[in-house]
Amino acid sequence: MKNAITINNLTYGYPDQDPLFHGFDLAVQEGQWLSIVGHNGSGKSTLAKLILGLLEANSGIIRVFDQELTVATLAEVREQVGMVFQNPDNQFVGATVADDVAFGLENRQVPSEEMPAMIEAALKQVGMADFADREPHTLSGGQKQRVALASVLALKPKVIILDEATAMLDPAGKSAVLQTLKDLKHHHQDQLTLIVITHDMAEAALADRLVVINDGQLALDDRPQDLFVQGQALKELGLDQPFESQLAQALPKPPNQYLTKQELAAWLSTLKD
Ligand SMILES: Nc1ncnc2c1ncn2[C@@H]1O[C@H](COP(=O)(O)OP(=O)(O)OP(=O)(O)O)[C@@H](O)[C@H]1O
Repeated sequence: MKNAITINNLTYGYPDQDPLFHGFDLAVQEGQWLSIVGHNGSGKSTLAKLILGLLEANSGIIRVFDQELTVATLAEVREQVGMVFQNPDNQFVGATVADDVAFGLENRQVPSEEMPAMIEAALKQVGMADFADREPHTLSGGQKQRVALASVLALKPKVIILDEATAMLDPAGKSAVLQTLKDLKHHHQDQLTLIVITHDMAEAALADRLVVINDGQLALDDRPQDLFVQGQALKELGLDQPFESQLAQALPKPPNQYLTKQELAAWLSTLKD
């Protein structure tokens, strides 16, 4: 399996600040669902901006598939990587949902007769096809983020980065967005690579692989279920262990692996007093 994103020996610091990344390496396989966690200010958003070429590395190499990110390749690389940001209200440019999805297609000079089918297909993928004529301000936060995702999907990226895309949503909005991500991943399988930056461990649990960034390095890199049982290590990195793991470890006979809420409930019901 090839790498969707390869980062080698990356160094980056904001002007007049200590370097955030110094010799940072990360390879994300094509088709992987990777979650990135880390305490506030650990550099997660900065890393996303570096991958998209919104910031320029001081040194090191970033590759998107086989293409090295440089000023000359920036436009091509950006065609392969889409991004959804945190604030649902900052991502709209169109007067209606359909206009909003059309905007990116217009920028790519897609012929106008091809657009309606592409817009409909993108909105369908996020369960928002019935909302095409709605004004964005009439949507809930979760619906807005799903439209933001549709705008990205319409451009057929191979990699989508979500930077705390559910952080401002209520529980219903959050689960609708996460269900959409699961459906997308199921639909596109190995054709779509997801990089999900989050503070929410339940969200991180959905990934195939979870990395923790600390002090400009990958501090931990494992399957979520293997990382979540490392309560002390997570605490030292300023992160919470998921509630299910905390509860499991507080039991007189803790299970020796991470259990989801449903698995934990089933396991508890088997315990005798
Ligand atoms: N435009 C900027 N100019 C200068 N410093 C910045 C800028 N953006 C971020 N920083 C600093 O760089 C560091 C990393 O910020 P970044 O937003 O990448 O972290 P993060 O891990 O995404 O944080 P959070 O979890 O709070 O979103 C922080 O110390 C932040 O204050």
